[in-house]
Amino acid sequence: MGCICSKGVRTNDDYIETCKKQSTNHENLDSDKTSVNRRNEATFRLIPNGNKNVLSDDEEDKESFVSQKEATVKLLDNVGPLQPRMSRIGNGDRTAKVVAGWPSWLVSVAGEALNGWLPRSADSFEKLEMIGQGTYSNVYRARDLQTNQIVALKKVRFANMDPESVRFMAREIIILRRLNHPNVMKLQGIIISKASGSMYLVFEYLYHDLTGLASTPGIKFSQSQIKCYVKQLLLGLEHCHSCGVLHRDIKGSNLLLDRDNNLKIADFGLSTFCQRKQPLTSRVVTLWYRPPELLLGSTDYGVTVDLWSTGCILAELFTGKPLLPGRTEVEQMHKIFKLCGSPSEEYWRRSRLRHAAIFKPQHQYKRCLADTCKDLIPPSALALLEVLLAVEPESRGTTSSALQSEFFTTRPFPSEPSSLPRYHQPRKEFDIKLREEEARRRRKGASNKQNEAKRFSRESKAVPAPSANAELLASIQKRLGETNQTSVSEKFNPEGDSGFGFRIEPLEGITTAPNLNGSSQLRTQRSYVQRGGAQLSRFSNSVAPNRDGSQFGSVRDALVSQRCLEDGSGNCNLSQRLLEKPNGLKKEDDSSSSSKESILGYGGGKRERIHYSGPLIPGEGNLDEMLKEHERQILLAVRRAQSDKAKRDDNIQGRRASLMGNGR
Ligand SMILES: Nc1ncnc2c1ncn2[C@@H]1O[C@H](COP(=O)(O)OP(=O)(O)OP(=O)(O)O)[C@@H](O)[C@H]1O
Repeated sequence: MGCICSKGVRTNDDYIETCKKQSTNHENLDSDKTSVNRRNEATFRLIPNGNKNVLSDDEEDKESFVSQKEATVKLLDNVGPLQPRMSRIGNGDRTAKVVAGWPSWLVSVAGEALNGWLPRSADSFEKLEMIGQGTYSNVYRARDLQTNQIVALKKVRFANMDPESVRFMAREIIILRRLNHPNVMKLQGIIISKASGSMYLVFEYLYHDLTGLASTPGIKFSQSQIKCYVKQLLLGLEHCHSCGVLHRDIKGSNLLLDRDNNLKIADFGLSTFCQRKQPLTSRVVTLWYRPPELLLGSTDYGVTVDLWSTGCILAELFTGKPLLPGRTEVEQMHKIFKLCGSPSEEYWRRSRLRHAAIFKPQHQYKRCLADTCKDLIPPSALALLEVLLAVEPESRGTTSSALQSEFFTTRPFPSEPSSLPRYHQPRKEFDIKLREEEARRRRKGASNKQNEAKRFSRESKAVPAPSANAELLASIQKRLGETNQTSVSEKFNPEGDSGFGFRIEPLEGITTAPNLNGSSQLRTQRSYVQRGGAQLSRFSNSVAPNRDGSQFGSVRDALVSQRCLEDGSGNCNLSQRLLEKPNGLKKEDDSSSSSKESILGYGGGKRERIHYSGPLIPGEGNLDEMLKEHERQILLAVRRAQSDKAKRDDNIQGRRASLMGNGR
């Protein structure tokens, strides 16, 4: 939900400067939320309180947060609210809120969202377990000790009081409080942990998400059931749009279901108000569900972006697999054109989109959606799909017109949610990821044991006693880590985002040989590994790219997918693991992982990166060739990465063996 600067605490001057800039910056509410690093999340642990386990956070987190908070409150008081538009509350109001227990920084940025509420205290909840993890939050199942109700607590990450993080968090809260509809997740309250300063959003607890249900073997949706889910999605969106809110991240894992099959739109972390004069960022919506105008760089789009995503979901529910699973933005655009046709000349002319010069094809692509889907999707659904997936946004209609379409008014009618089968086990994308991760760990554990047994059969007999062994291992890790000091993002990222150029981003477990001056450029990825999540469907176990739209993420995903394709397994556990730590958070300072990543080499002796400087075929607009080249480069990179990894593994094993020899 927010962005965290991983490079430590800013100075006060920096902070004031940033705040001042932001209060005048036109894009300030909508700047690219994914562009900022995030820091390690404090671990959640239990502390006893009588017989109950109540919420608590890590001590370290507490300290840093409290000092940051104090600093920020002062600064906010100096420079005024970050979002004056959002915090038009009188001083009396403000004081009353602070007296009521709300932190003054929160009153400053999200005053209106607190109206009529008192902060809940952390010790009135019993934490049960973690049920979800997003880029900006950890989500826990918990019991409200006052009502005995089971709730979901979303612990918001906005560490270091980074102003961007605070603004995004504020925006999500403000939007959530403005919305009130049975098909929109309701914010029930906010917990402020006095001890740690942490903040939790309280929601009703929901059992399933659409991706989780759809990818459960044995669950097959009937047509009435699909109608029921899509209708609820459209009703929820209709409400959002009527309140001037764009969701901007509609996808299966953000559509939660209660046990009675009531669907609720969740995760408003990327949502925004649509009637703004300021330009909006185009780097939103998870790639597979992202409409063409955003890929083309539009900054004045509207509610129709959510309708495109809805179309993708509608098709996915019928076919059982993602409709447009592009691995990169280029590929995504191409998939869209091939299926939905390319826009008219008139559209290109009038829309004047930023990336039109790169993506405008030389010839018009003909639309073949109906032909492609006619055997999988019934006619009335296809008619609605044709509208929702119109390549020109003006032709997508509205949520209300979609709700009046034949799809909902003809037999079989949408089921009543409560008449649908009840699914007992919670089924979420997160649960699937956990299961897959567990299976992967088991497989990896088994193969590691075999390898270790082979390689260290002699050494293992002579290992020291446990404590000494631990020291030895730490020292090995430290010594291995000493060569891994340079952050690739700092060292090789001087030119920033250059149009459609992209670099292959470091992959965990894939590294390069040392660079020309002999030092390894190995470092845990962090700043540019951002948001992502595995998208699972019944037939496809593939990977969804980051929704931040960064080329880094996209290409990383491409590589990962490619690896899955190459090993012929179609199994993307590695990729899911990569995407599970998309924040680069958890292992940021883990020296054992720090040697895992680097930037891949590309020709010319500079082995540290592949720089697909772009556009790949600039100006010519030959998308086919661009894609071919693009595909070739991805394959090359994957092969090189694999061979580099093999070399490096051998190297490390050799070094470890010699260090263990020395340690004895
Ligand atoms: N009310 C809820 N009940 C049950 N599970 C929930 C609830 N809210 C969120 N979750 C789970 O937690 C996950 C993360 O929540 P959410 O998407 O709101 O956080 P985020 O940090 O914005 O994540 P993302 O990076 O996916 O956008 C969800 O995918 C979902 O599985």
